[in-house]
Amino acid sequence: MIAKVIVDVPSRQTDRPFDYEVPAAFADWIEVGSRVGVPFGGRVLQGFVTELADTSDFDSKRLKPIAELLDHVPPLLPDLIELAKWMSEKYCCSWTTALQAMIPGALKGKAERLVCIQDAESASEDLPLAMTEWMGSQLVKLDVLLERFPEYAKSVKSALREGVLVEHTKVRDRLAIRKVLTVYLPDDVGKVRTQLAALPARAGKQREVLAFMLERGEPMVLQQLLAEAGGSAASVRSLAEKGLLELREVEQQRDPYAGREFDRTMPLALTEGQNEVYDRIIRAVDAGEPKTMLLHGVTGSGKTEVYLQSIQFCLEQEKQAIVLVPEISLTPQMVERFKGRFGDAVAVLHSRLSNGERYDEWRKIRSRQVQVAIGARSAIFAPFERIGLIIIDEEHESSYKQEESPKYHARDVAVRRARQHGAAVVLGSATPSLESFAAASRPLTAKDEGREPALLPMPVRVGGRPLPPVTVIDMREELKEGNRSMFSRLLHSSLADRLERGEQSVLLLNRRGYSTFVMCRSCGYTAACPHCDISLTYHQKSRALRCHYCGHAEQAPATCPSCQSEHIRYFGTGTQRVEEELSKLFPGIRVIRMDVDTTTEKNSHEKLLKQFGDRKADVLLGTQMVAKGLDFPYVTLVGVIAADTSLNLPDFRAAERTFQLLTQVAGRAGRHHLPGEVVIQTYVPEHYAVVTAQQHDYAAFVSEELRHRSAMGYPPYCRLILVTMSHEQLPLLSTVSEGFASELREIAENEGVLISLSSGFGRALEVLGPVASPISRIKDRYRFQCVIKYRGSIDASALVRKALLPFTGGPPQRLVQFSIDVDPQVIL
Ligand SMILES: Nc1ncnc2c1ncn2[C@@H]1O[C@H](COP(=O)(O)OP(=O)(O)OP(=O)(O)O)[C@@H](O)[C@H]1O
Ligand SMILES: [Zn+2]
Repeated sequence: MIAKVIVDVPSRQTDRPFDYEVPAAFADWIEVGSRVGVPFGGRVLQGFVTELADTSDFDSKRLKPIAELLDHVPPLLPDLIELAKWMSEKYCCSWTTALQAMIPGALKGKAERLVCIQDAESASEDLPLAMTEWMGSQLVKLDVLLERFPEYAKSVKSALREGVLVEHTKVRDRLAIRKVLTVYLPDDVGKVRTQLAALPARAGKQREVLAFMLERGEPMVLQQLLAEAGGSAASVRSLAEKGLLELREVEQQRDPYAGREFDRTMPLALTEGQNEVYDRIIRAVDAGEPKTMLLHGVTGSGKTEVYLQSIQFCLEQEKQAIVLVPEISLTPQMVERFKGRFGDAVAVLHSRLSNGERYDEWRKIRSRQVQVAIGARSAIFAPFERIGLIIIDEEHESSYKQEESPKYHARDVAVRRARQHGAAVVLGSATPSLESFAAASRPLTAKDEGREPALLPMPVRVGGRPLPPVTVIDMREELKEGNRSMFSRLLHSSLADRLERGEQSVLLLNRRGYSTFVMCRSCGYTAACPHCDISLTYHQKSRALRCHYCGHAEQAPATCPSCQSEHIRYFGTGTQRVEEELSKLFPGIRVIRMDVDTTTEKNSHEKLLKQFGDRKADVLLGTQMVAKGLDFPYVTLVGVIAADTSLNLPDFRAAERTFQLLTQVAGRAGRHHLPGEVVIQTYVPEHYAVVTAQQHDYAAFVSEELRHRSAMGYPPYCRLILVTMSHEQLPLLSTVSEGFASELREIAENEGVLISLSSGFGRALEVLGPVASPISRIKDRYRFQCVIKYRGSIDASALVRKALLPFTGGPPQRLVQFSIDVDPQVIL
């Protein structure tokens, strides 16, 4: 039997399956999706089996055999192997890069170099005694050896060359399954009881332990037994020797939510609006045909309850469900709602889990212990075999797009995966992305049926509660009337009101675009990175200046390096300043600050929200983190300190992001019995993103925004691919990027699609550039970019891949690096 294997070498030349012989010993175990170690270029590397075949196109006598089988249950399934192939084509990455994105970190095997002493006699001459004694006849990791004897690195190298030391390569398997010794009672408990009485008096400890176990009546982890019953490991061992207890190694799953009680909840009686939407979702799940729906429900309309009951239906059909939420929403509130309804049937995947915890949650999915997976972006790859429903909450969030390769968008991957499984996809949001909304509102033609998402509106809040009234304050007017504070008079008095009434407030500082840089007031000097074309960011905690692109760090200067003036100012994160100001204005006010500085520790985010939920604070002050998904009954005031900091960014989605943020944060107020109120401070009160957010008018925002997008030729009127090229030498970069652009134009021309987008309708593709990237240098490499705009049924990724061919290969030191971003979120 022949296995086709994708080897973990992410280069374009090796991006195809290689044939290997399947040794008889593995024949019964190897499947499509198996992880194997295979010899490749003199080493053993990790790979995934993509296909099994009887014959090879190559000389089968010369095929090498698979060296190792790394797991007995294949970590990937055939549908995921195929999905990865699709991703590699769509996002122009290698197949293995896409596969690696699908498995938990614990399974990412790196080839490991092991050495052992081959020739003891020469070893004693060439290598220090301490080293040969330490190694003995063992296989030792090369890097461990070098770490221990760094001063002998040279001798080790020559010993390797001379065959005194020999090298073995093995795929490192970090399979971190945790096993613990567990104490069991034997089957015949009656016998144990009689023997307990017969134990001699001096075996007092053993008696206590045994009595404890009998009373408890169920297995216990040894450590825990010793802690609770007293006694020593020795006493347990001798009981085990007498056959009165049994000791076994048992796998212990690391459950990040262990010991936490989740109150079970019952389905709520759905409102009429919820019911209509629910009906349409379950009909799609029932039909088992792929269908995408856009659930456009205002804040507080009860989308989560619709998700929960739809999943319930899905589980009753013996199918599984995936729920994607933005990383930041994986707060206890969301997890509680799902664990509360489905208990142990839920696995939770997010980036704050340790590698081991995440691996165990993932295996619960793979081993069919759970039927629901809730997680951030990468949970879309949950290895379920029969998916009935995929939900993407807050579908407009940019965090669904991965910024590193593979640069996939979880929404598009979800739609593709649903097609493989015949599953329904529900995109939920109070502020849908323009792409999804435009697609869902297009009039359907027969051809589109089942392809375009259907629109499911929920325009009212649960219980008919009103959306909170929003007041927009023009901060220019405040200044004119002599108010220099960062709080308008209205926000100030509203905060005072809440304090008096014991209600809570949420304050948002829109940090996107909020400067955290250093500037000299005398000469205008700003601190810039010496390797990148970007200003350095000031970090208050370490008083250091850092570059976010290359990591360069330097001490913050006390005087201006350019003019020696002392009027140098640091503009910090802002939230700290707001907090100080609050304490000044309202002595004794209890503020919880939530920003990057206060949420670095594990679970800190949760803890802060719990404190706030328990009403141990008056104000929750924070960045974007406070805007999403929170549902606290005593929040009756939401204040936005500065609405427009994100409006001026050079990003065609700036208005959309601002509208979404304002609408989402406004939606935190008055969600329960107490009515809410929102105050937005801004310098551009007339901007349509602010005006329409004030009126809770999504439709008005969309129609205005669509006019701009249409005029400027941006999505959803076209799609984009951003190609960034970089090299240390400017002339070479310039030549190569020109070459690439004309190659691509020629290919498009031959396909008959090189047509200006402004010319009417139908298929069209334009190649803009190359031009210098907005950040024109990173890590001493110059950067140029091309933007490809296209519309209609064009496989633009395929054209880009084709145009890249002449530019891959060749001497590596001359290579211009290409980075392809399909459907980019930002064009930087
Ligand atoms: N049918 C129902 N009957 C009574 N209460 C409900 C019902 N459905 C939802 N709720 C409650 O209404 C509140 C708002 O619901 P939920 O948090 O799901 O809103 P949402 O649509 O997700 O809003 P957002 O987009 O702001 O997160 C919750 O406290 C929820 O428990
Ligand atoms: Zn830098």
